[in-house]
Order: sequence, then C-alpha cells, then structure tokens
Amino acid sequence: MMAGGIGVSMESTGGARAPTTVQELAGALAAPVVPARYVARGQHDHDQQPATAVVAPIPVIDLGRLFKLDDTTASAEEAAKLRLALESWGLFLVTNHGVDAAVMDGMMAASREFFQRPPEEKQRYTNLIGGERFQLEGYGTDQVSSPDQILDWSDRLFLKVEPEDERSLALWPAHPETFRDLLDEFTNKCGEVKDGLLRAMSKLLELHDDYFVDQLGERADTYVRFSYYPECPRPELVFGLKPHSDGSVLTVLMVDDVVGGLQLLRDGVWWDVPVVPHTLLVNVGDQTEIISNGIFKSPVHRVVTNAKKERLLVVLFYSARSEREIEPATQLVDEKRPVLYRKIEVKDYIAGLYEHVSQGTMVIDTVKI
Ligand SMILES: O=C(O)CCC(=O)C(=O)O
Ligand SMILES: [Fe+2]
Repeated sequence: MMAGGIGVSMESTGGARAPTTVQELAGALAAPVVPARYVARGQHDHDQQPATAVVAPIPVIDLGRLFKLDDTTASAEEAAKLRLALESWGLFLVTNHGVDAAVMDGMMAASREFFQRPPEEKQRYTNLIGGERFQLEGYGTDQVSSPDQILDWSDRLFLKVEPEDERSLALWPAHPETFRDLLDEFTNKCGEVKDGLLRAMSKLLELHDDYFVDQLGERADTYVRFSYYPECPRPELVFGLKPHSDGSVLTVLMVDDVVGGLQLLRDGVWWDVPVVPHTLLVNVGDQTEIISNGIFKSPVHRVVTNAKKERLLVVLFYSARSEREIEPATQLVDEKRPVLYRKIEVKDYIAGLYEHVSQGTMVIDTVKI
C-alpha cells in the first residue's frame, strides 16, 4: 500500500513474519517503498538545512609528522592543522596512523562476512534478552522505546572491548574465525592512535600532556560498533543514522572504502565526508567539548543511505568510565571564557543521549549553562 505515492508503505513490514533487522527488511521489499516507521527526513530542524554536493575540505593529519619529535617544524605544522580541525570541523582524517592496511582490510572483510551469515546465526548474538528486553551489547537494530519512534536504516553489532576483563565474549562472533583476533588487534592499534591524539590535544590546550588520558580514567570504556547500512530504495526518505553528536571523548572510524554516506553539519550546511581508503576518521565527542569548555567542537553528523549499495562501518567510541564525572578543565575557565557546561556523570549523559537522538534533539544542549 502506498501513501500518496511517496514511496511509503503503510504496513509496518509488509510480510507475514516481521523482519527483525533492516537487512531482512531490505531483502524482502517487493517494491521501492519503505515502511512508515523509517521515514525520518524532513521531521526536524536539522533536516531543514540544505546539503552541499561538495565534499568537506576537512583537515588530513599525518600522525607520523605530528609525533616526530626530532622535527619540530613538521610536528608544529601538523599540530596547527589538528587545532584547526578540533576547533572547527570537529572531525579529521588521519594518515600514517600505524594501523596496518592488512588489519584494516581484514577487519572490514570479517565484518562483511558476519553480516552475510544467515539470520539465525547472527541472532545468536542478539541484543534482545528473551527476545524483547534491549541490552546495549549484541547484534540487532535500534533500541525501540516508543511505538512512534522513527527507526534508522541500519543494523549493528555493538560490543564493549575495554576494559578487557569486561568483554562479553559470548557476543563476539565466532565466524569468521579470525574475527576475534582481528578485533583485538584493531582495537589495540587504534588505542595507540587515540592516546597519541589525546596527548596532542592536551598540549594544544596547554594542559599537562596526560590531561585527557587521565580524564578517561584507569578503566575507561571502549565500545566498538559494526554498522551495516543495507541499500535503500528510497534514500531521500530515511537516515542510516539520525543526526547526532557522539557522547564519547573521541570516536575513531573506519568507514567503508567505497560507499560514502557520512555527512557533517557545519555553518548550517550538510557536508559529505570524504572516503579515503586506509585512512581513519576521528571525531571529537561531547565529553571533549565539555572538558575543553567548548574550545573543541563535537560535530553534529548523520548517515544517508545509498539506493544501490550497502555500506559498512567499524567505529570505536572512547569514553570515560561510566561512573566518572566530567566537567570543563578549570584552567580553561576565566573571565573571558566563563564555564559553559555543568558537571555531568558520564552514565547519565550516555543514557540521555539515546533518548535525545531518537527524539531528534541534542543532549549536549541540556548541560549548557
Ligand atoms: O556510518 C558512519 O559513517 C558514522 C556512524 C556514526 O556516526 C556513529 O556510529 O556514531
Ligand atoms: Fe556518530
């Protein structure tokens, strides 16, 4: 059934058994229509902004040069680019990052293989306890908290990777067999990138070098998300992921090296984020915006889907441990720059984030003074 010929099916799924994932739904669509629950576009202020057809000229940071202690000119040049990235786009590409191309390709291929496994196999890792109660970790779709919530056109596998002794290995795919080792290796390598960047960020703010590392705390939380965005016959109606900013300190992304889709809001315009194979993307999260008292920007971003092609993403979220409280660094508060955010407990903040994203509002606005 079509609603006004706009490509929206009024039936919730169109099938006898409700598909439990977007992948199954996309595979079962008999016509280029999407169920009404996925129609997200045009609902919120952020979507009133035009999209540029232009790829964002976001800075590219060469980590080899940034950390080159014996060449202060090179490292100062990269640090200046990093400052610009952190203060404006809130997102940048990193090259020369030390994560082997083979590890990146292997992780991406393992992720693709996982999503290609039969539904019954993937359901062994479900994020629904007893088929209904949502838990953060595992495989599935959005947390659905209300019947009128607009859903994202994506499935995901979400896992805690650090602290290591808190891994729920039963939810780590057993196939392909390389999955667990690759994830371990990928996480360790990306962790080095994150630590190096956190030190560079502390320096830029003239804080002591370990300021951000210390804010994360001893047993900081690292989560990985493997996202699968199936092709969508009506990309203009849905979001792969609704507009949001990340609740992390930093987010490190390995995006699909062929299919784009990530867009960033800046100066009232949505920009396409470039796809550059074997680079990593890094974005500032809300915790860093708060700690830096607004000097570093946590960008609003979203994912659009593709009519012809699926898209994959592997992303690591680095967060202070959930019991910690964070607040603007006192060194960054003075008469000229009054405190802009109130102290928050990370746990409460992250809980608020999920609610706000599903409502199309921004949780960071609730902690602004
Ligand atoms: O798919 C992407 O490129 C970005 C995903 C994202 O923003 C997120 O997972 O928080
Ligand atoms: Fe994000």
